[in-house]
Amino acid sequence: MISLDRTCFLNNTGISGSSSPFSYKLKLPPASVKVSALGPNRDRNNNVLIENNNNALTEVKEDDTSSAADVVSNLTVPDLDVYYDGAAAEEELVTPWAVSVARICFVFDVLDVEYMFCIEYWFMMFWQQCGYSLLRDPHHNKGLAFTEKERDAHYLRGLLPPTVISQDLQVKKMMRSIRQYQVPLQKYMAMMDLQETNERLFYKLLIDNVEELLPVVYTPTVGEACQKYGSIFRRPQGLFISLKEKGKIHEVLRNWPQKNIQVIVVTDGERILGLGDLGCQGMGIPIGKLSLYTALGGVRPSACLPVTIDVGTNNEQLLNDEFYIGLRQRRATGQEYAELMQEFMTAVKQNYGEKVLIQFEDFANHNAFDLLAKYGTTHLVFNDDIQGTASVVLAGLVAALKVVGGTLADHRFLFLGAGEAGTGIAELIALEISKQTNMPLEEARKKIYLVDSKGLIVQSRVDSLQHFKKPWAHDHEPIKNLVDAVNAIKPTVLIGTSGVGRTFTKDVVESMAALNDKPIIFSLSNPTSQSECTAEEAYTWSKGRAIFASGSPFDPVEYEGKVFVPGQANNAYIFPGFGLGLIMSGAIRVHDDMLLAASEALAAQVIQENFDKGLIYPPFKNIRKISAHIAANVAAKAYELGLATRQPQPKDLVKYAESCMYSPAYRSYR
Ligand SMILES: O=C([O-])CC(=O)C(=O)O
Ligand SMILES: [Mg+2]
Repeated sequence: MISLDRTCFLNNTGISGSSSPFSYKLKLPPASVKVSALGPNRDRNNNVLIENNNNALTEVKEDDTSSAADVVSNLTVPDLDVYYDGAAAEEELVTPWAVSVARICFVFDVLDVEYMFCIEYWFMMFWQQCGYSLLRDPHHNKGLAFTEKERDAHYLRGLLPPTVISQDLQVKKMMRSIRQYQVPLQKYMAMMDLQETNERLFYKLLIDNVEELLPVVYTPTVGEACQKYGSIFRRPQGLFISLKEKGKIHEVLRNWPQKNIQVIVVTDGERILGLGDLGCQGMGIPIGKLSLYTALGGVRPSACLPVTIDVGTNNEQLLNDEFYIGLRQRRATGQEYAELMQEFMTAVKQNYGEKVLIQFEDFANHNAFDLLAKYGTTHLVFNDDIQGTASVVLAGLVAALKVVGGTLADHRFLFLGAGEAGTGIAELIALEISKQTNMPLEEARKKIYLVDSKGLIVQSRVDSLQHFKKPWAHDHEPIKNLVDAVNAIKPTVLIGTSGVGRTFTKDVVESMAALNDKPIIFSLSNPTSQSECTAEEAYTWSKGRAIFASGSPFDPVEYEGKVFVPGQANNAYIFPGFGLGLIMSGAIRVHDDMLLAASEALAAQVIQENFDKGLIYPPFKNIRKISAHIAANVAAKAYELGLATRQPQPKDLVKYAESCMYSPAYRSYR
């Protein structure tokens, strides 16, 4: 008899257990055989490039049959990008081909005797893109930068005009064309078109001009893009998972062309920046965040997956908009919502293994905290709005202490806004104070007050408070408005995370300035329209004394002959390096101490020259170096906590982080 205990695997490589007439048991290939790329994994000097790859080849032990899903990801035909994105990789790209080996053992039961034989499969994958389709493949297209030799070898003759130009000249030309657009949304659309036609040029542009283009592909313009997504929609980007896909999410993930995913940014669109419920049109956010993962953190684009979960929207305007791209129904909640999320989280782990990072982005408060708590113990999850924002703000405060003096414990903090960002930041500050002083966490929390839409959060309100606000209900008389709270609490630091613009009024800023020689004021809500005050207001109303930072960028301000450069306290400083640190160490869980490690690394990058300009963050133009330091600190913490699986630990983690980073330079094709 042929036994039928089939373990279906190798789907990713094109061999499917279900189509085989035989059943087979999976026996893993010995470590020495593993799946290995025989051709492209060496550079010109015959150095093995696999060393630069952090995740693709996971050691598998012989006879380890524990997880079919892990096995599948281990046996995936290696993605060539993996080998060539490391800094050590030579420009020369061999023709895209790879050979993989796997061993499959067939088991037969014949008259109760079990026979087993093994076959070593060698698969050869040829996917030579050529001619017209090569020009239309954004991952390989180089436009006019294809060389004469490449035009001959890849059937491009006649499909391009005769001139051959360098990537640098392409960058110059694209920048000139983008600068000609007056309307930010047009710049955004031009950048998205570029991403969809020539990915490497897109990233080269973004990396080389990060300070100019960040406000285009990210806040504030991405906010407007999400609001108008239906009207500007040209080509789908990212993966849309709606209630219609319930029960099929596993297959939907398989429709995505890339198999070797390392980071997913997922939103359900309910709280897009400070703009509220934008439903399915929130897709702009995961796309923007993942562009930054690549440009700022060096995670290769093919390892990034943007996802929007569409359970409907409560935004009437969108529901009545004929161009709306999402499900035309009110939001599913409760069990229906939880089941879809559960199916998604399970399918992600099945498809991509234990080490895929899932970043929750712009979920509404009522889901964000619960999802983080629920999946924090089973998945590698990170909530950017709670944890990323907390880490970047703590870094800014630590740096600001060098200007204002004292320790964190010497300061008093007042927040306007008690949602994800507000309570997330407050908790991380309290944790750091408690670590620095050995003070119990509850004591440390008493230095921090929060105001929400109903006024100061105090003990008398505790029964009616949402669970994430309860730790902040201190003994204090109720206070209704912010300016009275400032005068009663006398904070040294005022932080806005309310999502409501212009709430730091002249009275509020003047009160902060009357109480403090150097008031620290952060207006964190995004995009610019929702910022609690502008940079100009903060500097003018405080008579040039405020130490100011904002979530969305503001231009430098001149006040009484002095130029002040406002810092951008945006989680974009943190998540790309943080994610890289998790990936390169093979971390399996996120721990709060890693957030502190990221803050510490970021604060250490602020130098005197920055302080002299009023900055408490380093400029974004050095972001890749900054991300490498953050990644190294996070990875070191992962090793220290025993949460890292990539062994042995690299000796120099900063160098290792740099060597892992994607380079947007073109490769040459043979
Ligand atoms: O996206 C940004 O600019 C920062 C952020 O996470 C938010 O405001 O939700
Ligand atoms: Mg966000």
